[in-house]
Amino acid sequence: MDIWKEHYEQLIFLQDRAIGFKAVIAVHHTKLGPALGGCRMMHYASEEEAVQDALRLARGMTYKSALAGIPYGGGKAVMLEQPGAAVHREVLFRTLGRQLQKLNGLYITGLDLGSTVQDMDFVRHETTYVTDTTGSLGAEGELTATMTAYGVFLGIQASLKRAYGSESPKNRVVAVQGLGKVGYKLCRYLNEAGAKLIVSDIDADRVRRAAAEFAAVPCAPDAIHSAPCDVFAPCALGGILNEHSIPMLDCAIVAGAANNQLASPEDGERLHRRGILFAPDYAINAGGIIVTAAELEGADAAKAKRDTERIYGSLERVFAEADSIGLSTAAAADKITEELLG
Ligand SMILES: NC(=O)c1ccc[n+]([C@@H]2O[C@H](COP(=O)([O-])OP(=O)(O)OC[C@H]3O[C@@H](n4cnc5c(N)ncnc54)[C@H](O)[C@@H]3O)[C@@H](O)[C@H]2O)c1
Repeated sequence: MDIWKEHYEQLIFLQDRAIGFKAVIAVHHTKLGPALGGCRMMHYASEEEAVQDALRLARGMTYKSALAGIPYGGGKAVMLEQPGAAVHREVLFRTLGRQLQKLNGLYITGLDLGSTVQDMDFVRHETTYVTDTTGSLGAEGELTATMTAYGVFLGIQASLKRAYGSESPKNRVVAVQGLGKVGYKLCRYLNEAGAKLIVSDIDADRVRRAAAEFAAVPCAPDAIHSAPCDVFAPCALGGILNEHSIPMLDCAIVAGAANNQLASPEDGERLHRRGILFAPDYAINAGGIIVTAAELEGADAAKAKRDTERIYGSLERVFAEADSIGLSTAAAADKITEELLG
């Protein structure tokens, strides 16, 4: 990714050798508000890979917040796990917190892959520029994941309306890839609405549970993307839509929670050429960031739910734009968002 071409505002390298702390903060855009995005902690094969991850994720956050209509920009922190290092997480996350305090609100962190509510509590000892701490709106009762699933459910309804003329999931076949925090809750919404489910996860227990609870049909992880269905809902990995998987899809719609579903921008066009309706990931999975925004403004769960309901209209707008410009829905979402960003 070319940081100059993409107009990133800041790329910040943080290091404290004495304690084995190494992190990167990418601030993509703050014209609409402070940069919002969680802190990912994982092992990276190289520092370059960590930087690229932070850059890509920060940009994604800008687009997600802008299209969702919340007054925040995009940023992301990435903490590099040091294999074998015996550093206490409190030391690392409090160090991050002190750095965030110095940024004075330019970037607000929260949960992401590999970080926990307890880690955010450590950050909170040093700064207020953090969400998802114990007792916060997003952390209580998994509201973030619940609203993400609810938004995806509404987005599936908007997609069904567009593809079939009726938004009802009743008797529609939905293939859900990934039964984690979001995917499992999505199954629950779909099951209650009368959809027929095909489910897959690399965790066999989760598949067994979903099969029992929702009368879902289990599917092998390497076959879920080619299962015959109305809707394929990726709720596990990024990059699932690519030059190899797209020719194998046997669905009318792709609509799911996973971030960065398209392996490359060309894959949006590939789906379009195949006549498959794609609900762009950052439009449909914005429920979580909407909860974070509600938390920051001191609003409650009811407000977060009402705001999440805007996802339906957001997708209708993307589909209408795609029609009017004759491009893919992925390109249409980018066009709308870039206009909002100015
Ligand atoms: N949690 C949120 O609020 C949120 C918000 C926006 C986007 N997302 C995105 O949605 C996706 C799911 O998030 P989550 O919070 O449910 O994560 P999670 O880690 O709770 O669940 C992911 C699930 O996918 C399964 N999985 C991994 N590889 C798989 C494979 N090859 N085939 C089938 N299943 C596989 C895992 O076993 C796990 O059950 C991620 O891409 C995440 O970035 C999550």
